[in-house]
Amino acid sequence: MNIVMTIAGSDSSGGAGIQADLKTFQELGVYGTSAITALTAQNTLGVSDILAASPEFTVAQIQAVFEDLQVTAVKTGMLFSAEIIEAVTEELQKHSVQLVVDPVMIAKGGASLLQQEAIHALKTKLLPIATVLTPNIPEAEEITGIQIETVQDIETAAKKILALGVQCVVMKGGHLEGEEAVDMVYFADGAFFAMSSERINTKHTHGTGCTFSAALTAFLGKGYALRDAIIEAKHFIQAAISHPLNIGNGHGPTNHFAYRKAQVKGQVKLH
Ligand SMILES: Nc1ncnc2c1ncn2[C@@H]1O[C@H](COP(=O)(O)OP(=O)(O)O)[C@@H](O)[C@H]1O
Ligand SMILES: Cc1ncc(COP(=O)(O)O)c(N)n1
Repeated sequence: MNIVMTIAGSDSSGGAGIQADLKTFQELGVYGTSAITALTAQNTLGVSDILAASPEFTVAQIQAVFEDLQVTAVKTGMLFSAEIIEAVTEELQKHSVQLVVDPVMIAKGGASLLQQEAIHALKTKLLPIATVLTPNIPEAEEITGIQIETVQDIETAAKKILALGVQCVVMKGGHLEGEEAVDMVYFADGAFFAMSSERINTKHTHGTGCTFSAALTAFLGKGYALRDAIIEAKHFIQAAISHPLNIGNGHGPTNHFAYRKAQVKGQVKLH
């Protein structure tokens, strides 16, 4: 059995965070474990409260799992504070795992899920040990200090992120405009490719980033090569966004069931 882990915040409405990750793992046939960094009181309209776990308790959860189970791939989502980032990094350094870092900063409703002063710890501690970073455009801007408006800006920002020590960066284009949702993928060795899919006109995008990075982690856990895992994760999120569940009054969740039923072949073009 392939065992993976998510280190992230709980979303009480089930569309993002730990819940989205575990649903994605389940759908992709890997065994999901978790370490919860924070509880959020949240629904499709926004976040109303946050209760963070202590760094010690976050690490205790990771240790309990690793002492007993052979985890091969890990993702991080909402990490909330510099203290949690530092503690998680120190613990993960002891293990040989593939690490997907989704630098969750702001929920779709505008709530801050990462304290401003934690960005430095993310850049200097966690990124150097990550296999792949999956920022959306505002997150890439925050990490690099570059205002992203053009494809050239995306490339400049990606190179600045690679210089922090991560092996690969997926610059997610969900926040850009245009008929296609384009993600650009840069590797430390200079390799590059872009993936595009039809942009779905929907407000139900709660948890898209969590779901994409969880799918990527699941495929890595199943032994896919990094490039193939990224492409298959894009198929997973495209299916999940294309078949909305239409629940909630705000930004509803994506559909984690869709990938196994939908025709995903040909939905993602590579460039
Ligand atoms: N409306 C959409 N139609 C199709 N794909 C989308 C859409 N919105 C986001 N995506 C895809 O979902 C994934 C997550 O992207 P994004 O929404 O930018 O992340 P985040 O949730 O972190 O803000 C990316 O692969 C992106 O291309
Ligand atoms: C606990 C938690 N983690 C992450 C997100 C971000 O969600 P998205 O994937 O839409 O950026 C969220 N809203 N809540």
